Amino acid sequence: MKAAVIGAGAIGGYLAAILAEAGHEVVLCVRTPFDELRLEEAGETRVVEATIAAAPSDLPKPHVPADLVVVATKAQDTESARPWLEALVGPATLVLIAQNGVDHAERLDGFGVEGRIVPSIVYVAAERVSPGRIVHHSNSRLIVPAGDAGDEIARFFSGTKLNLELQPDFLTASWRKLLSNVVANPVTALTMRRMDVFQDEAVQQLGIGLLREAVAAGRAAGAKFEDDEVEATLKLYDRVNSSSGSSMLYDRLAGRPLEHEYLTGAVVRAGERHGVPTPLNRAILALVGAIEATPLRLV
Ligand SMILES: NC(=O)C1=CN([C@@H]2O[C@H](COP(=O)(O)OP(=O)(O)OC[C@H]3O[C@@H](n4cnc5c(N)ncnc54)[C@H](OP(=O)(O)O)[C@@H]3O)[C@@H](O)[C@H]2O)C=CC1
Ligand SMILES: CC(C)(CO)C(=O)C(=O)O
Repeated sequence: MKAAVIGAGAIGGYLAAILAEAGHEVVLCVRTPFDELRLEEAGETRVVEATIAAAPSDLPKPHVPADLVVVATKAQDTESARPWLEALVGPATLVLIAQNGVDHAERLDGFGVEGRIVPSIVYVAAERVSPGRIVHHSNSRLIVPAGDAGDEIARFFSGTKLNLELQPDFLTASWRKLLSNVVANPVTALTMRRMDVFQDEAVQQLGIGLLREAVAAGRAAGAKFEDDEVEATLKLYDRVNSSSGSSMLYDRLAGRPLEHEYLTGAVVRAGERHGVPTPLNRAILALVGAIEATPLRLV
């Protein structure tokens, strides 16, 4: 099948490698061109078999339209992916959004995309160390809504090491993933520490406060959370390889714009809509928002 990945960064690069290994013809739609995609995993590096396109006019003819299009840019870059989507998507195309946050499909509102849009929750820890060079740290799990489109996505990845889960309650699952991001991402980006920062007791306490607010906002937005959701999220951090960071930390270190409005911002906005106070998340949103998108240096 013909697959296209828009945004060949950490997650796009990792999913592209899996799709290529499953035998699909993969085209990488890139913003910053590179010669080849290299994936490092468990200490070994391999080159991913894929064609690279730097503009929609470079797309190979058989990919227009594609069978599967994966949108793996940061959420704030989704609008800039529109020309790729216009070129790649036909009525039968599946558009898989592999991003964090809770409003995946809405990000394509007004794009006039003809294909079926499938949001996904990504449980993969990966890092783009330079254009075209990805390190996979841990985890290989993707959650999509249960249903016909989800079944089709599962077929694209069948027989691969990606653990593809079909989820009947996607809203709760996406809020659950958001819980992990509203602590790990801003805290690692603000402290410029990897996940080992959560071994610090005071940082854990801050995490608990942020999570309690996010759980209340998520419940008000319809997520059916368990009673131990806060503890379960912190346990997840223990399981993540402490040498990995977060996508927001990598962006801060590289001086790229941050995704906070789609993560912490989603909690604060849900709180506002439902009358749930979120003072700690508001404070974090203000602090992360004040970080300028410039390569790191002390000012
Ligand atoms: N990294 C991780 O471990 C995890 C990330 N996520 C989520 O996955 C999503 C992707 O994150 P991640 O892979 O880390 O991000 P990266 O920054 O590593 O990769 C994003 C890629 O998108 C490219 N891009 C941006 N705009 C365009 C465009 N218009 N056309 C083509 N390419 C474009 C960027 O290009 P350029 O090189 O020019 O910047 C970059 O290569 C985010 O929502 C993130 O929160 C979820 C779970 C874990
Ligand atoms: C931190 C992690 C791996 C999971 O919480 C993530 O989703 C991200 O880096 O954006």
